[in-house]
Amino acid sequence: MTASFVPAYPDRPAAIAPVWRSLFNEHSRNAIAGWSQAAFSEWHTRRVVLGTVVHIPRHPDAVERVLLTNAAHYEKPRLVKRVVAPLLGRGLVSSDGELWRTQRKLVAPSFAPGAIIRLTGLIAEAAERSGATLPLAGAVNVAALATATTMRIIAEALFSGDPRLMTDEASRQIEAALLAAGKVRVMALLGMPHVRLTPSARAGGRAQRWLRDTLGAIVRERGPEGGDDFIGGMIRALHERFPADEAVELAIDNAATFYVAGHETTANALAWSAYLLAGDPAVQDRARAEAVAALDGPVENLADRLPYLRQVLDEAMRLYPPAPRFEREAMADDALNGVAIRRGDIVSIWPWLIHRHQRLWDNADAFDPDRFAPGADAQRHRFQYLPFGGGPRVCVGARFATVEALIILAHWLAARRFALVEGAVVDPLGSVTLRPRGGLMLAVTPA
Ligand code: HEM
Repeated sequence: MTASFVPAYPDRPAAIAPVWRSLFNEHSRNAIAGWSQAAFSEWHTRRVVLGTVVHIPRHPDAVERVLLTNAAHYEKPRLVKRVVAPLLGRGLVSSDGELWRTQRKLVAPSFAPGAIIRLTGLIAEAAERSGATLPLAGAVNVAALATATTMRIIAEALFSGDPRLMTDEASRQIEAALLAAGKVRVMALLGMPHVRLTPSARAGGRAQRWLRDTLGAIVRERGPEGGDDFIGGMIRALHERFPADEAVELAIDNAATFYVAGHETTANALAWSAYLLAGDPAVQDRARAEAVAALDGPVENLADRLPYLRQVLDEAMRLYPPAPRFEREAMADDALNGVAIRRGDIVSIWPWLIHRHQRLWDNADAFDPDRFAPGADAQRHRFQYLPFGGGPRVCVGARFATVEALIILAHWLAARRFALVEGAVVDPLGSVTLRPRGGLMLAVTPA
């Protein structure tokens, strides 16, 4: 198939702005804005930002070295940990060393293939309800619908459907907390003090406290026995390994980690997938035919019967990686593709740049699910496509997210036809996650 749909992306100026200017221009509000075309064809950028050296490697060999072969020498940056601490504490995303290993081992069984199969019924029910809420005709904000759906699923799958975690209020607080965290992280990486100067930063601080308090109440109400679900198992296991106060803190840290990381990213993957399907009716028709046939069978392996839709999802996460960048700090001197890395340097991995790199992908900005056709991965470096990261810190929820996104998309496609809304602006906004600014309106009609 020849790819014809080139979906929205920010303008690319002739050159990247000097560091001082990028503190105040559109790049400071939108992490994926302001990159020049050259950033998508060069292999390495080294910038000195107020005394901190920041490397942005794009060569997959360099990425593989940071995330896998020399992963022991790269940790989550201390600055980033400080920034996320008010919300995520020392939970799985923001810990290193022995504490990280203990927590990873503790949660891994809950995300193993067998455990995900047991969740498919619950996911399918929520997906069907979500498809049924789509209007028969008219415009719909698929980003908002995606968030409501994945929020319900994470609350049901991990927290026994605690109603406090399924409200519009919770959704608004998460959006505010993530936007602010994205900005504060940039400031912190640039050596700026951790003060909340702007109204959005102050709203972010309030949102973090709201989320922490809500999850804190849930964890404390349950007591050391925890209860019979994911978060209950986590509480019990932490009490077996840590003193009571620390166990409670770590339980809240992980409740926040899994609540936020467990649905916001998947919601973005869904919204971008729907947008791309709307932009390419032929791909959409093929995916719908597959979905309708697949829905007529057992739910346990429904996702396995959606190989073409999986190609669409993979391509959506290439063009719009829900986590557009993530960082490491070098714990020892190293070299990446011939560039010297000093202890203390920040290495910033950017799926946003790598997934659209001109030397890694043909027609890189165009939507083409055939890139992920069976066998095509043999042509790729395994570290040139990393929506879920890679190496030992690879996303623990990758399978959960993939199965969930496929089931929801199948239900949406079976329920409605999606089209672009003429004149509607689609504006990708990069912060901690990559979301459509102001939502994503699509036109729907009966399937
Ligand atoms: C499409 C959806 C998702 C995307 C694109 C995504 C992306 C990522 C990425 C890139 C990382 C690695 C970050 C790094 O190396 O610094 C990560 C880690 C993580 N993700 Fe996801 N994620 C998704 C869904 C989920 C879900 C559904 C959950 C849980 C239910 C989850 C929980 C986590 C956790 C706990 C980590 C930290 C793992 C560790 O450090 O050991 N994610 N995710």
